[in-house]
Amino acid sequence: MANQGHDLPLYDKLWPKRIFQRVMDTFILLLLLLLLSNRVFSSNTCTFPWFLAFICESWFTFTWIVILNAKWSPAVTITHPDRLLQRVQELPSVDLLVTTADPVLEPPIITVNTVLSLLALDYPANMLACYVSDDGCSPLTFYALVEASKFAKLWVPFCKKYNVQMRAPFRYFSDVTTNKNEDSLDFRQEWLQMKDMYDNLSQKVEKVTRKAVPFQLDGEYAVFSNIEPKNHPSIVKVIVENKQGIFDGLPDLIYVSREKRPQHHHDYKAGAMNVLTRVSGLMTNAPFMLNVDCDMVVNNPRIVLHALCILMDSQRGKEVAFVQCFQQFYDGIKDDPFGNQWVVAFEYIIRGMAGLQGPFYVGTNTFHRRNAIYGLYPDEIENGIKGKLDDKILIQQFGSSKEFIKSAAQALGGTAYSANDITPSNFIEAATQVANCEYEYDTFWGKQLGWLYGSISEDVPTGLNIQRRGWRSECCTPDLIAFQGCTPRGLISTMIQKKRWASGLAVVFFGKHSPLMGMLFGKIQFRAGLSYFWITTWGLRALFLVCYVALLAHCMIANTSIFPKGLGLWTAISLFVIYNIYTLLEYLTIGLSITHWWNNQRMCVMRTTTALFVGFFSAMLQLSGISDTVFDITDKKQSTSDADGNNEDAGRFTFDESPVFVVGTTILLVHLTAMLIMFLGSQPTRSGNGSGLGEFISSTYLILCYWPYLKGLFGRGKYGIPLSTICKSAVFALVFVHFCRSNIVSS
Ligand SMILES: O=c1ccn([C@@H]2O[C@H](COP(=O)(O)OP(=O)(O)O[C@H]3O[C@H](CO)[C@@H](O)[C@H](O)[C@H]3O)[C@@H](O)[C@H]2O)c(=O)[nH]1
Ligand SMILES: [Mn+2]
Repeated sequence: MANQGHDLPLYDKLWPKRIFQRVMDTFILLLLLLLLSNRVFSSNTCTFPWFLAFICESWFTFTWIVILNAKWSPAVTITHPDRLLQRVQELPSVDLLVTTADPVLEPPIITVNTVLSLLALDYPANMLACYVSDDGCSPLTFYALVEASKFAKLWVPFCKKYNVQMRAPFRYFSDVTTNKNEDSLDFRQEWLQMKDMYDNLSQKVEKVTRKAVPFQLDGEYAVFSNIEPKNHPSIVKVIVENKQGIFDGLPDLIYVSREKRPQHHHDYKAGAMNVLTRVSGLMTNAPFMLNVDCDMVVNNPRIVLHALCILMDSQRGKEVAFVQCFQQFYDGIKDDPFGNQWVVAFEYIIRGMAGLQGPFYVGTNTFHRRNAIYGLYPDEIENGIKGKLDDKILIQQFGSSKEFIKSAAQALGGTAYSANDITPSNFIEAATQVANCEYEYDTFWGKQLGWLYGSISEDVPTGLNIQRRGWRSECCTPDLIAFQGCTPRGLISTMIQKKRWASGLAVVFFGKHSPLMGMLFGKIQFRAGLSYFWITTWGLRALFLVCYVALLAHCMIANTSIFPKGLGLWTAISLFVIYNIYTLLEYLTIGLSITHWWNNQRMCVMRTTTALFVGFFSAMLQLSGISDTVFDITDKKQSTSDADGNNEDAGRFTFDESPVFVVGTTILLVHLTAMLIMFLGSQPTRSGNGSGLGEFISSTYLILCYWPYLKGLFGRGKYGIPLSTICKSAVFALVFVHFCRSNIVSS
């Protein structure tokens, strides 16, 4: 059903490319090593700047080794859903888990579309159940889902009848070409009717969203009255129930808002996922769970079948804990100005990891094996779970709900395959209990089981924790893109997101769920563990790059050099040129443009030296117990009124007063000053090792990368860097310049 390998015909054709890749990767590595050895054997080794440069460059070399290790054994898994359908008499049930958290940043209509696309999947409806976790505890979201379920009764049959590909209505109806080729009168009529109904639905949802008190909170909605989003009891509501188990009816739809109390840490998305896991375990207990964020609509209606080809493959399926689909986006801005589309990362790094122990878990678009989430080891599927099903042990690990323990035992024992006889509404009381704050006290949830707590990038440690037990994971990339979601559309939201990732990942890197620990004490294989460094060092990387950038400016201001003369300098320059040409080729070979490449290059520099740097520091504060980090939710609004990145200025850079921009502006001002000092010739005179071509090229490159900031210095309104930010940065820059110069005088 699924073949994976490096020996597939598709990949065979690519061998010239792969040889070229290896030669270039190695060549760049050799240049890096040459540069380092040049440092070691140079006469200047004793100075502090040289030493610092040596440390930073050693780090860059290490990062390069990590990247090349991750890229070198790519694998593609090809899936054949038709073979699955032939072989498997009864398909397993699949629980669909969706998280949403904020009705303002994540408008309910977006969640509604994701849910509709899930309800309309090409899969027996009685084998699916969709659970929506609402951390905003918003009656709007609930209302929107109730209305959507009414619309779904016609929408789902319509999609299946005409084999519609895009089953999220807002995407379907925004594509004007859809109804042109199809001339059947029936279709046209139904199409118009559907469009009317959808417009009606979205207007209704829009209308209540705009009102302060949207509607009378009585009847079904009474539970939402007099509550605060962060202080309320658990709410579990079954919106749709496919009681008769009708094959082509609607899947079950369940709304869950877990209990929140101000004194109780709710662990953000990880907490929400654990509640969804338990509630779904009670109600339908499907052996597989699909997890998507509220904006990730299904683009390939057969995706469940594709993923099951891998998970149920008779040869290797039993080793696979989760199947990761790529994260792709709709309405992505042309040429990816903010570096948010990750095409290259998925194509080279994640596909590369697929040939090792498997891709890391990216948090969404993932099919999980329920029992792997429950802490099972892969060999226990074959050999059974000795003694683990004892009630006492289960209660200790999974909490005290008797019903849940029963369902967990079934899931762990592999007997949860048929969900035909299950009625979700019989379990509302039990579900409410397992969604309570106290339920997890003194259990293994979030520590060893389920989604792990402690980092605001919960996905990576959760995946590592699974692979640590010896599981593999695989990518599922059918020709038709699996899911599509939204990615930040402006600089401000981009920086907020990247800051969160960097701080979450730094916490993982230094914590007990780091890849290194997984390699030493778990079953993470060496190369797989090394490739995990690519993602987990995101925060740390900033520290080295900022050091290096500061060092370069220092050299120009103080008229000293970190680049060796002669051969050493040329090594550095060739490294710079070859690296850039090579990465450009990587972009071109997968069909991306030169502008896309350049946008990503400069964004990488800007993001690493600013958002990741700030993220790294907030992680350090968290680790030292000084302050906690917060999960800032990404803005998913697509309208023209949002804070940044609205349609008419898609791709333009906007700024605000965030510390991220203070760091960026400081770096720019320091380098501009350094250039000025160099040009004016007001550097202190030095015999011998003064700053030169190396520093000049690097600084010019940096200023080019920072060009949007330079424009921001003179921009107006939201396109300009706020005056207060400029002032703060100017002070920091002056202090730095003064420090560099006074250092000279005293030395
Ligand atoms: O308290 C919270 C906070 C967030 N979420 C949900 O978590 C998801 C991801 O949040 P988003 O703001 O979209 O973050 P992104 O940075 O876009 O998400 C990426 O990074 C996250 C880790 O930082 C992963 O959890 C996501 O799956 C991954 O897509 C969304 O569905 C949210 O509704 C909650 O349910 N509860
Ligand atoms: Mn997101």
